[in-house]
Amino acid sequence: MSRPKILVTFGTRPEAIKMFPVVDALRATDQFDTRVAVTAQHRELLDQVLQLAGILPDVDLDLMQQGQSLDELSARIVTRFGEALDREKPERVLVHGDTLTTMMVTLACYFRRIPVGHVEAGLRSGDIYSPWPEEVNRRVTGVIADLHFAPTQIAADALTAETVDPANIFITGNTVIDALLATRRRIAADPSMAPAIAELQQRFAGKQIIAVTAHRRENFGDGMRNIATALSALAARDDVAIIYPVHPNPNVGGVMRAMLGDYHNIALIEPLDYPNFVAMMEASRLILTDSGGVQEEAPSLGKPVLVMRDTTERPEGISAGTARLVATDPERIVGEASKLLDDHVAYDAMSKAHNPYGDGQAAHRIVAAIAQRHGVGLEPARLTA
Ligand SMILES: CC(=O)N[C@@H]1[C@@H](OP(=O)(O)OP(=O)(O)OC[C@H]2O[C@@H](n3ccc(=O)[nH]c3=O)[C@H](O)[C@@H]2O)O[C@H](CO)[C@@H](O)[C@@H]1O
Repeated sequence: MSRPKILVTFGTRPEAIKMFPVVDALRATDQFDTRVAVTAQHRELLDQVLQLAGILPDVDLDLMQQGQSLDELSARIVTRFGEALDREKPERVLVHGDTLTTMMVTLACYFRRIPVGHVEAGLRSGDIYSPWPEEVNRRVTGVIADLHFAPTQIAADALTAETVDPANIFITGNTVIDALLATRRRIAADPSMAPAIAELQQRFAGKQIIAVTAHRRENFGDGMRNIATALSALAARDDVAIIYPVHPNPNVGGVMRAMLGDYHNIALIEPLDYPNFVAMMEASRLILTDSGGVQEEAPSLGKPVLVMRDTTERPEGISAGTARLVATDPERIVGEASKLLDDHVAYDAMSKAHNPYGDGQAAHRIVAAIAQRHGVGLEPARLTA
């Protein structure tokens, strides 16, 4: 029997981090002709992950252009990916999450009646303008996909509420935990993979490290200034050091460098490759972020997360007690962070709370569901890491 051709597709760094475990798990079975197509909606940050994961894309559309509008990018993706589909003729396409790549690739598949599996399906904020345009990207994808890999029960419930057939929904955990645990194992075996963090740990020896990321569009302007105000107040403490890989978007770096550039205990650094980022999270006492992926990763490492957003489509961490929404109010950020730095009981309660995002086996569950749908028998032994 010929092996079904599966085309795994993504375009940005977070998608690549969350999809490389799926590519690995598909290839490990040897039962599929697994191909990878990247739109390269982002370029450099994506390439770092491809290199780490040892993935050489079979199709690289190299679509990123400076100052690309949503219209132009959408049109380029659907047209160019459509051409790639006509050449590749896969039996199935896998997409991830909520980017323009996710939605436009799904549309190109729909126009050709090629079935789509959606990884990280069912995340919803309930507001089509927050996050924008991600909420609609993922909803449209959910209408078309015939396999929905929901990371949690809450995500699965959101899909059934939208009348998705429960037979097509699989609760798998989030593949980001697979990526995180695999990368942590590699760093443990070879610490030279994360040199940037080893240096900073030496420089900040004896201090409690706060790791920070902030890049969401909703926080540009006042939000970023408020975050910088909060960080400067926290840096007034002598027992604290802050490591902050600054996102390349100019709306972020300008404010942060102007307001935080002169503190001896704040390291404003370039974006980190994934191993260094994982090592930074491990080295930190707590994490302040507006990122989606980091909210999911931190609980697996036992690190409390303060989420600098008004809303989140990842409510599981809040309910489980591993994350707390603090928006961008400086008083609230400083108050909650100080409590965690000073009060061990409060810290332990958050740090030891249950991680709701998965056990590192999501990719295998996804592959098992695909195998079942395509009538491919998998030996159980092949489903373990
Ligand atoms: C609405 C929303 O939430 N949408 C999400 C958002 O993604 P996000 O907020 O999770 O994005 P980031 O925070 O940039 O990335 C996170 C990953 O990158 C690693 N990382 C981070 C900084 C660094 O210096 N080095 C790294 O290695 C980090 O560990 C983590 O795994 O946009 C994506 C489309 O772009 C969406 O698909 C995704 O749903």
